[in-house]
Amino acid sequence: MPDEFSRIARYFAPLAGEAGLGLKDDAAVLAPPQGRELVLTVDQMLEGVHFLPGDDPALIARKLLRRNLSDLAAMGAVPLGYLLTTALPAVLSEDWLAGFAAGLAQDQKAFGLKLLGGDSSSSLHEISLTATLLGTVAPGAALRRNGARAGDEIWVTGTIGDAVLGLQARLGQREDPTGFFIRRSLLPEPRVGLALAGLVTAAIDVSDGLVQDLAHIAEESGLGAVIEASLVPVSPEAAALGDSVLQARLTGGDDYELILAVPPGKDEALRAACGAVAVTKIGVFEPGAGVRVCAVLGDEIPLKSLGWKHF
Ligand SMILES: Nc1ncnc2c1ncn2[C@@H]1O[C@H](COP(=O)(O)OP(=O)(O)O)[C@@H](O)[C@H]1O
Ligand SMILES: Cc1ncc(C[n+]2csc(CCOP(=O)(O)OP(=O)(O)O)c2C)c(N)n1
Ligand SMILES: [Mg+2]
Ligand SMILES: [Mg+2]
Ligand SMILES: [Mg+2]
Repeated sequence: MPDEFSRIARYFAPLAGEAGLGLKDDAAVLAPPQGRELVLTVDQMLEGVHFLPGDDPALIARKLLRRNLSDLAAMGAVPLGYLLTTALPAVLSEDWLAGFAAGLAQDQKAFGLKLLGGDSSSSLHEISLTATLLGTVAPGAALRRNGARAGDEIWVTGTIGDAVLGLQARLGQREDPTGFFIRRSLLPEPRVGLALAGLVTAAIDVSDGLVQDLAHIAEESGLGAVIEASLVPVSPEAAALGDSVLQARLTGGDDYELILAVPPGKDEALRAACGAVAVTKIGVFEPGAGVRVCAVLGDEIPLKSLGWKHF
């Protein structure tokens, strides 16, 4: 593994935008786009916690950016740039670093981001990676968790629960003959670029699990929420596994889909705003507190957990 300064010069400087000053100065200098508000978010990826030892470094890099892009999407923000922090064990090969940088290059191009700077240090054991993303929104247009109103409908993008099944497959706990679940677990699709401002009253992305993340909107909005389990969008691959995986799908997390609160009667406008991204109505916000998950006949389904929580 090349030393700190060689790593920066060889692998990270080529990823930097103008504001990164070639990664040769003490900090980046960025002129925010005129008349826009900045949106800032940071998420970590730790070996053993967010990915497995030996995972493809390009996919780790892309998921690192995508998990953060998903938070920008949840705020309705457009990506601008990012800072990168790495703590790498000395035993890691230069090939690992080359793969990691290639993954960053691929997705920063795909999502319109440039590297602004970061920090490099060594780690005694596990790999630790952190990306801080900057994005922008029109003033006052950020989508918040606290704007839902009683009667607003609960919508979600894409399908829910594939990634947790992929993690189970990677841990040898289930079959994944086509590799679909594993792909969904390693490479989420952040829902950036949807024209949601003025249409949705609250939003969050699903990192910890559908139920737990929905509970954050409910709590911040001072409401309860009820969803119908059978309406939660399911991929054909997960549907084939039936109800035995329902709880895992609703609480497993790593989906990086959006939960949206939408006033009733906006179905057409919402579908138009989401274009090629599928959106599905799964429930409604109601006066009260907490999230209820109901089966077809209206009986409440007790859940063993609501979602992922770090200790
Ligand atoms: N260590 C921390 N210091 C300051 N703020 C934090 C810390 N950890 C989380 N937060 C903030 O708490 C809120 C919830 O964090 P988190 O659950 O990680 O959100 P998300 O799932 O969207 O990444 C966010 O606003 C985040 O910025
Ligand atoms: C090796 C491995 N074990 C477990 C998981 C599942 N997992 C780890 S953290 C997490 C929740 C999301 O991560 P977190 O750090 O809470 O991100 P945030 O909620 O801040 O976006 C999930 C579902 C995983 N992706 N990889
Ligand atoms: Mg976070
Ligand atoms: Mg989030
Ligand atoms: Mg979390």
